[in-house]
Amino acid sequence: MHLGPSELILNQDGSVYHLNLLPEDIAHTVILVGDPDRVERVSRHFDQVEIEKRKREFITHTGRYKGKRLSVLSTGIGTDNIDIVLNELDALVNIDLVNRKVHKNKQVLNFIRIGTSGAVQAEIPVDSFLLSEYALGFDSVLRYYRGQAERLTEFEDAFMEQTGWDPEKSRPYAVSCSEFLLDHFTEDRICLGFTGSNVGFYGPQGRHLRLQAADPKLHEKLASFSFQGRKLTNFEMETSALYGLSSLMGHRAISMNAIIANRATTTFSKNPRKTVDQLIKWSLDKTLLL
Ligand SMILES: O=P(O)(O)O[C@H]1O[C@H](CO)[C@@H](O)[C@H]1O
Ligand SMILES: O=c1cc[nH]c(=O)[nH]1
Repeated sequence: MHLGPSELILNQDGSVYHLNLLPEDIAHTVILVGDPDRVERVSRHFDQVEIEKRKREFITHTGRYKGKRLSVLSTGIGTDNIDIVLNELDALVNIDLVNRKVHKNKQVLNFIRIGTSGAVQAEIPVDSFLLSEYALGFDSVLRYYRGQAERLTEFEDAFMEQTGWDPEKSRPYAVSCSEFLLDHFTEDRICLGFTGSNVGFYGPQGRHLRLQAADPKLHEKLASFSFQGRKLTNFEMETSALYGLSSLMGHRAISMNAIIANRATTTFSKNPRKTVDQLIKWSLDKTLLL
């Protein structure tokens, strides 16, 4: 199938529309960070940076870390941005951008999210590292695609029932990380979690400054929900779409969270920057053996 100019949108130099990248600009292991300023905090560890490109909030640095070629790219905040980033990164490796045709043989990318997150269970301390084994997406990005993303539908059904979830909000979907990356990244110091990917930082995570909550029990419902011994452990805003779309496209994804807040104990890290930097260094060393 030929992809027309309004579907596969390219810039004048042939790069993909939002990311401003050409196929040769990215490595097969891509570190995804939310904050554009975090890109340099990752790439400062590289032996050298060979590519630096940007457009809007999407900054990419590609280089070598202890000899291994890596890219680091900022997604900005939210699952809607993940839709853009994953489609365009996938296009770079799986679509012939000149002939506008999908390649027969598909390439597999490794995506490693390094982000911040708030824990919702008291036993997960601030400054710890949490690997999202699963994610519950409150966004609806995945629902716009047909396909076989592995879903934990029993968990979804139990969530709807136990919380009495308002059907006017989207129906949450439960997805999992790449098993291959899970094996590779699991270590004693890493807490495994079921991450809630929310559609906002305030109301959707049960935070309220001046506006009142539509459901004053939302946070309590999310934190106390339990199914077959599994509870939601932490909140952030990208992992569900990252896992769902990676699964549909045949890529591998894992989300590593620096826990900077604990909502149950109402604590916040005294030095979130240090915790994120430690997670960056730990994750970079882990990618070496991929
Ligand atoms: O630190 P990052 O990677 O941006 O991740 C978390 O922080 C942002 C909210 O402050 C959201 O993007 C959330 O997912
Ligand atoms: O509480 C938090 C902290 C970081 N990111 C979030 O989305 N929520």
